[in-house]
Amino acid sequence: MDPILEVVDLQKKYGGQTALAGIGFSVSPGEIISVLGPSGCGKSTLLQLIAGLQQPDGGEIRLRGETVSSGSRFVPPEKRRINMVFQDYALWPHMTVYDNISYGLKRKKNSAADIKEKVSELLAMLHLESFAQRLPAQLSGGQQQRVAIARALATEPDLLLLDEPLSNLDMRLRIEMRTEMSYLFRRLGTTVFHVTHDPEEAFAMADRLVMMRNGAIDQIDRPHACYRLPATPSAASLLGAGNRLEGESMFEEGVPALQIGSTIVRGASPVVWNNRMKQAEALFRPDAASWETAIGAEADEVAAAAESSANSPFNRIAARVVHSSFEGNRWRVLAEGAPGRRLALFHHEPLASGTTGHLVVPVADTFLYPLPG
Ligand SMILES: Nc1ncnc2c1ncn2[C@@H]1O[C@H](COP(=O)(O)OP(=O)(O)OP(=O)(O)O)[C@@H](O)[C@H]1O
Repeated sequence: MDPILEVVDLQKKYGGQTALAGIGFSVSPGEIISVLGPSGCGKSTLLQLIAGLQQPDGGEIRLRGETVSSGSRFVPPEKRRINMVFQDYALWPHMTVYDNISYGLKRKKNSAADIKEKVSELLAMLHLESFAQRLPAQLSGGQQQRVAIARALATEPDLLLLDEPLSNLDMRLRIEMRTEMSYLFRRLGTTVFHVTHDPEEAFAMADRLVMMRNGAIDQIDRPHACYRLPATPSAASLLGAGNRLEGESMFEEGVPALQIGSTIVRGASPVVWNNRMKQAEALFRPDAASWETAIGAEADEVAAAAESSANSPFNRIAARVVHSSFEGNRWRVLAEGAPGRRLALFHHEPLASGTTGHLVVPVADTFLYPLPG
């Protein structure tokens, strides 16, 4: 199927600062793409270039095969058949919900009967029937957000752009809305380009993730694939791998590993491991780690033997508990691996400060990356 959107070597600078450093990808009809990246990585700039709210310094944007932005051509936003839902919804405050949703259809000179049918359908779909005659100020944040989506869908755009659409909602509503949106867009077959800094929102919505950093793309893949093996340390920490250890790069029985003192940490790496690498880092999620308390010298010997076993599917990292804090259904435990090296894990009960033991982390959930130099 021909792509709806093609972005080719797109570049944008603000003064001397690079916001986009030559990025490219394409989006198929009906696909939901979520762009995920830390603040300042260029997400909003990318969205604005696609919408036509800004012009690129280099590269090209094509919609349905037609060039809409390039060095020699620029199609204005209103001619791109794209709609956008902004962070603050940008509803017209003096218009009712009904008028907000029908506005684009009226401008397109649809018949009154067609408009009524279409708006009624959208009101029903987004559970807004009883609010049709209200003004935006008389609605909750979640209701306003649904009106913004209904308005954006009314004119059946080729591409819907969503800029952090849930960031103004409370957590419960965010979880509810991301599931509803994911369902709605798939049911309608809407092609969506969605920007967020919230990994869970991206996971819930996306067919494919675009992981960005410093104006460049680190990884484009299905959410599950990015989660299983993030392509870069930045992608890994963005996807929750907040525990980090540094050591010397090595192989352990042919498996990529790093050595930290007497501890060997094996893992999976998206990079082809080789003997020329010197230093490396290991990242893993707190959720991937479980805890084993050391009980006496005998247990320590067994543990040490297990630790050195190259065939075990687990890494065992000696640590001492620093603090446990309650999180509702579990406890977050802070432990110290080596002096000054804090590691987090979750446990079903609190662990007393000073308890010694091991973090047990599956090798498959330990991500290894070489350090430069
Ligand atoms: N109008 C502007 N003038 C100068 N620099 C800008 C302008 N807009 C963005 N930038 C810079 O370009 C880079 C990318 O900004 P952008 O807003 O695209 O990032 P973002 O990923 O959307 O960030 P956030 O998640 O915080 O919204 C940042 O370093 C930012 O400071």
